[in-house]
Parts: sequence; C-alpha cells; structure tokens
Amino acid sequence: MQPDSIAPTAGVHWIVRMNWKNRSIFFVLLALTLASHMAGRQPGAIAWLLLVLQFVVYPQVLYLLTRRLPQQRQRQVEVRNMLLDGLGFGLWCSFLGLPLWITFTMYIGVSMNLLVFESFRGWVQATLCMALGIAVMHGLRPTPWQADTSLLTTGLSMFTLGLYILAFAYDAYLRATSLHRHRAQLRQQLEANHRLQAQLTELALRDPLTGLYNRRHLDETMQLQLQRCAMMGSGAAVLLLDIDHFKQINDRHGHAVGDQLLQTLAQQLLRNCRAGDTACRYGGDEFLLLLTEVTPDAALARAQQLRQDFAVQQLRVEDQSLSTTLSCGLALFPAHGTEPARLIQRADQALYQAKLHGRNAVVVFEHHLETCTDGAK
Ligand SMILES: Nc1nc2c(ncn2[C@@H]2O[C@H](COP(=O)(O)OP(=O)(O)OP(=O)(O)O)[C@@H](O)[C@H]2O)c(=O)[nH]1
Repeated sequence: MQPDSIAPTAGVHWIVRMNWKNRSIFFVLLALTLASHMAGRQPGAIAWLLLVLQFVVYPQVLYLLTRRLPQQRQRQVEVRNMLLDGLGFGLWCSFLGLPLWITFTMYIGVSMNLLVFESFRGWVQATLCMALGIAVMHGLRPTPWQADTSLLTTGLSMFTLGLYILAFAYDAYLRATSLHRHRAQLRQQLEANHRLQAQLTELALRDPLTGLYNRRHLDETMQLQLQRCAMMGSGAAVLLLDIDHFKQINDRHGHAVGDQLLQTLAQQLLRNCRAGDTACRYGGDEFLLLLTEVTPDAALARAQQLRQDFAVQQLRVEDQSLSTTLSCGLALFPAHGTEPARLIQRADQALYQAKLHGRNAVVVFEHHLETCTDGAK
C-alpha cells in the first residue's frame, strides 16, 4: 500500500503486490474469525487443515504463481484471483452455515476489492462468484443456518472488516496524494516545456547578432500589421536602411568592428521604435523598419532623424572614432502598395536610388514611371 506502487516495478504489477499484502494480513484475521466460529462445533481435522491451507498458504502460493507471469498478464490474472477469493469465501460461508457476520465481512471484502479495480461489473462478478460458492457447497454438503452472533465471532468480524476498510481508505489517501504530486510535477514540466518552446520560437525569429527580429518574423507578421492599419484606416511605412560602404569598414577594420556597427544601428532602431513598429535585420547590412499608424510626413521625418542620428554616431575602434552613414528607401502603405512583398520591393527601389544619388540620403518611392526621386537629403 505505497503510493509509489502506482507504477509497475521490478516485474511485479502493483495490484499483485497490494493484494498479496492484503491477503497476507486479512486472510489470517479471517482465519481467526472463522476459527472462533468453528471452535465449538468440531468440524473435523480436514476442515482445520483446509482453513490453514486456504487462509495462510493459499495467498502465498497465489502470489508466487502470479508474479512469475509477464507483467501485462498479471493484472488480468489478479482479477481472476479476486474472483477465486469470492468463490472460496462462498464455499466457506456455506460450509459454516452462513454465519451472519462472517458472511457479511467476506462479502463486503471481496466486493470492495473487485469494485475498486473493475467497477460495478467487478461487484456483480464478486456477488455471483460468492453466490456460486455458496450454491456449490450447499449442493455438496448442506449445512443448516447458524447465525452465530457470539461476541467473539462478531467482534473479530467487525475488527477484520473495520481494519480492511481503514486500510483501503488509507491506501486511497496515499494514492490520491501521490497522484496529486505527480500531476503537480507534470504541470511544472508542461510549463517548463511551454517556456522552452516560447524561448525557441523567439530565438528562431531573432537575428543572433543584433537581437532584432529576422526576416521570418517579418514574413509572418507584416501582412497582419498592414491589415490592422487598413482596418483602422491609418497609414504605414516601410523603411529599408543600408549602411554605406559597409564592405570597406569590414575590410579596413575587420569583421568584428563591422559587427559592432551593425549592433549600434540595431540599438538605434530599437530606441526609435514605438508600440506597433517592427525593427528587423533584413540581411547583411540591411535593416527594415515597419512603422504603423504613421502619416507620410511623420514617416519621412523619422527616417531623416534616423539617418542623421546614425551619421553623428561615433564608434570607438582602437582609440580612434569611426563614423559612417546610411541610406534609406521609403515606401508608404497604402499609397505604394498594400502587399508586404510589393512594399518592400518599392522601398528597395527607393534605396537603390538613394545609393545612386550619393548615399547618406532618404528617398521616398515615387509612383510615376516606377522611378524614385530623392526625398529630402
Ligand atoms: N561584419 C559583418 N559583415 C557582414 C555581415 N553580413 C554581411 N556582411 C558584409 O556586409 C557587406 C555588404 O556589402 P554591400 O551592402 O554589398 O555593399 P556596401 O559595402 O555596404 O556598399 P553600399 O551598400 O553600396 O553602400 C558585405 O561585405 C558582407 O560580407 C555580418 O553579419 N557582419
């Protein structure tokens, strides 16, 4: 009757072990109860021998036989063993003349055991098995009814049944607390898994160098953000930013310095982000800023501010300060497109124009002839 016995261990099913413990204790108590009834009635040496065999030897033999079976079969066989208990009890009760307390104790005992493991079906089976035992013995050797309400037999019956019920209740308590503990552990594990999953998802959507969102995140969210803007009747803007002559910086100062510069720009973009905006590393030294609920003028002003802030930024490299500029292409929603791919393509065309016009510039995409003009350098 241990909570941990819920899990089958060491080749013996927990039901088999539990019933073995129960039988080892309660069958002996039953034997004493039956002995108190038989004592004054001189049933003969064979009856005494059978009493010992049934209530002392039989539980041990049953356990040794059942534990040898493969675990998958043990539960099934143990249910059959419980039915055999019922049959045996029926035989004994009938043999003794259906003494009230003994019959009651045995019937409740076997019914409870089968009800717990096999539900109402088990209880019906227990009743039928015990009735069968009674009928068979009555057919073989009818005994007149002997109520036996003597103090000793009644007391022993009550004690045995009471103890059995208490043991059952205690076992149920242990099982319930164990189950509760397992459930709590499972819940904790589940929460940890969810947290890990969220972290992994977040990692998969982030650029490891800058910590900004990556292109995959943009692909997954940009459409939704544009739809939200459309529903609210507000505008949005796509800013595509690219560091000017970044390759030269890499070549001159090394990749690590280049990385530092990318991180600096990323931090600047994050500082510039408002609720609803998305900053992402679009690839290499290209960054994309999606501004939502923004007017064209405000978007252009913010792009210009970014460009200026970046230009005055000084990066310390080996006691020297390094500064560079960026170019930016700007496309507006819904004026220049309503689909993410279209908007990005147009922002890219504008960026190309900014590079073409000497860099360190913001260019807004222009509709006519699909060409771009310099916005406001
Ligand atoms: N340090 C560093 N460099 C990178 C990384 N990813 C891409 N690059 C480099 O970024 C450079 C991108 O250069 P380009 O955008 O083609 O050209 P550019 O030198 O910036 O010139 P313009 O864009 O025309 O002004 C390449 O040399 C890449 O090797 C990175 O994660 N870290």
